[in-house]
Amino acid sequence: MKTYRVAVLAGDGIGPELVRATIPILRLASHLYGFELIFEEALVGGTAIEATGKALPPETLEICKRSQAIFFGAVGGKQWENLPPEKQPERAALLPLRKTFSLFANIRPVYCYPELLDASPLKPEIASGVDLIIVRELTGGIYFGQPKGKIYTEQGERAIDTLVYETSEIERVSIIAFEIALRRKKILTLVDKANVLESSVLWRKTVKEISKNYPDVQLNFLYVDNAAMQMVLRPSQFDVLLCENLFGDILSDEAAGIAGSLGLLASASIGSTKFGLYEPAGGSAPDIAGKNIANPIAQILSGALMFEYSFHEEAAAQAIKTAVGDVLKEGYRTLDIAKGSSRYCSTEEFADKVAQKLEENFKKQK
Ligand SMILES: NC(=O)c1ccc[n+]([C@@H]2O[C@H](COP(=O)([O-])OP(=O)(O)OC[C@H]3O[C@@H](n4cnc5c(N)ncnc54)[C@H](O)[C@@H]3O)[C@@H](O)[C@H]2O)c1
Ligand SMILES: CC(C)[C@H](C(=O)O)[C@@H](O)C(=O)O
Ligand SMILES: [Mg+2]
Repeated sequence: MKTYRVAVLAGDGIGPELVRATIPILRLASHLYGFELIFEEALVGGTAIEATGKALPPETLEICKRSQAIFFGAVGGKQWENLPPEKQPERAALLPLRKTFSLFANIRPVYCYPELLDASPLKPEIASGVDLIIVRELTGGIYFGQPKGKIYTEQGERAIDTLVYETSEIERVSIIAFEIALRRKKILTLVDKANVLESSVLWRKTVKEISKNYPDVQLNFLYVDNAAMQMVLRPSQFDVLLCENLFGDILSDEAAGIAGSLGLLASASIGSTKFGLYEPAGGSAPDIAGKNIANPIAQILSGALMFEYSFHEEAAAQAIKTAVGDVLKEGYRTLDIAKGSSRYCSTEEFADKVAQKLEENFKKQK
């Protein structure tokens, strides 16, 4: 039987409760669709700092290296905000993981479920039909550019971040975005700030060059400020949005808000091999952690993305997506997306419903 090893890094805040609720669904899907998953848990983030003094302990990195994918919860929280920046969970664990494994493309699908139109802050006719993918460059730009840091000058402290992109970094993520667009509505929008930023001028030039290999994909350009506005004005116009690192970070949270909750936004971080890191786009949500109320959909759908991108188990991935949609159709909702007539569910209850539906749908198919 095909076997895949998965490093499970649950992390902080809502990470552990979401991962705990999701693993049985992934296990069940693997049984139903005929493959085996070997999960190996490892410490990461603030939890790892407490236990070992390091946000990304060497043992964790070892476990990741002998796996085919990382299934990640979230890291960070108030307890660790006063540590030196380079020791904090986000900068000492998550960013190094992305960089170490060269996971340069972050794929964030945003879909407004028809059943959830009442959860969107937008009018139903505006949110309806939103089905887009943000492809975010993940290992370059202002997150990683050098020089970076703090120096003391006669005027006081000076903080420096550098926005830098090499042509090759733009090319490789653009190819992934064009390939995704080819399988969809074939509209690719590059989001940039080419009226101000030199790096954006290079993005435009490079993406135009790459587009010559994809004559069937319509290429559009949009300045990021306009893109942020278009996202609330007419979000259904978008198919694939290609963004540099920071723009993609910001626009994806905005897009999740349109769908109704950050708890809906899954993500796949991939590179040029099958290895990937799969995590909700949202964070550790300290405001709701430990209450069994967080929405597990982003975590569950991140599992489906792992099946799709790292294992090429498309049928299992699709079955999970369908099961989530079916549970929503039956009216079940976690608190973040619940409205008057919803059947309110805890994190665990919602995940259990997805597992039941997965099994039920599988039996019906046979
Ligand atoms: N990938 C990651 O590990 C990651 C991503 C983003 C933020 N963070 C970290 O998380 C911490 C908190 O950051 P923040 O509050 O700005 O962002 P956040 O994404 O944790 O939360 C923002 C808002 O969205 C809500 N939310 C997020 N996920 C949800 C879910 N599954 N169900 C229901 N509601 C959900 C939260 O309750 C909160 O109101 C910080 O330390 C931040 O650095 C980590
Ligand atoms: C936690 C943080 C470093 C991270 C990012 O900015 O990439 C998060 O916001 C995300 O969107 O994955
Ligand atoms: Mg973010």
